[in-house]
Amino acid sequence: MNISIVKIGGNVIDNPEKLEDFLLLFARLEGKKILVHGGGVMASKIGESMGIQANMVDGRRITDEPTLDIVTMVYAGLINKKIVAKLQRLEQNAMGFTGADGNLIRSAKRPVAKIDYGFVGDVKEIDTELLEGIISQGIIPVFSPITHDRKGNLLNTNADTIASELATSLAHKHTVKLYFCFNKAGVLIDENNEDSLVPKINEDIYDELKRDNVIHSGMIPKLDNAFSALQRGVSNVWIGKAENLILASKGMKSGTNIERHRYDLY
Ligand SMILES: Nc1ncnc2c1ncn2[C@@H]1O[C@H](COP(=O)(O)OP(=O)(O)O)[C@@H](O)[C@H]1O
Ligand SMILES: CC(=O)N[C@@H](CCC(=O)OP(=O)(O)O)C(=O)O
Repeated sequence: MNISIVKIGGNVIDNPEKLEDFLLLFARLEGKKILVHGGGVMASKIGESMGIQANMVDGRRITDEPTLDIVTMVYAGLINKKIVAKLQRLEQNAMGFTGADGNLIRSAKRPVAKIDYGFVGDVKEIDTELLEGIISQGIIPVFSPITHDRKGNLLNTNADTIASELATSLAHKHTVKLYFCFNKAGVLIDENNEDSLVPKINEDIYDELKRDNVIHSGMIPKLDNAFSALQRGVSNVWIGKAENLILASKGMKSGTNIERHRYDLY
């Protein structure tokens, strides 16, 4: 099968009009597809309204127990079900999942090294067969960034990581393309200037831009996951503006394309 995995970020989800526009494009995407959504902006806002401050380190949320409850409610409940309902209206037979549903994504609590992230999960195992079965039936899985450890605990897992891990697990048998959609044109040299797009990036350029702090916060897990997916068999990885999803799927120029080899750009 040819499978597209599309990740949509929290800034788009937080804007009702942009979300509607994006879902229209996602509905137009041909072939088998999976949607993975974030929602970090909304979780931070709702948390703050309840007196719980967000605490992010390198684009990942430190998740204590009250924060885990909030992100579960916001990601697996509110956002996931709203997206599924909107896709159903577009005649897309979507079905919402956390990693606990059908034991689709098992994770393990991230070990404490320099930082204790709390209830944050690193993906350990994906039930690829079940996922293939769901997709083969014409259903569009919609994943929220909540996984479980099979010991009864839910864990918060970065949505970019979920997209990359799902893509990698399916890439053993299928041709998989991975699209990270967010609210900017792609990787930028100046994040406030949409004209400063980096059209192609390899790991050498990434290391350099990260060292110079041109790439920081949420762009770090996005790129780490992008390179990891390419190295593990995913055929194409793209980072760009949600509204350019169809252009990107047709191979037309837009956004940032991730290059497999360090020497690809030389
Ligand atoms: N070089 C860069 N180019 C574009 N965005 C960057 C860059 N470095 C850091 N960022 C930040 O990364 C953010 C994207 O990460 P994140 O907030 O996790 O995205 P998402 O919308 O997918 O959740 C951007 O909104 C921007 O603030
Ligand atoms: C562990 C961790 O960081 N989880 C993320 C999951 C949501 C997410 O990834 O949302 P965006 O795609 O909108 O950033 C978080 O709680 O922010």
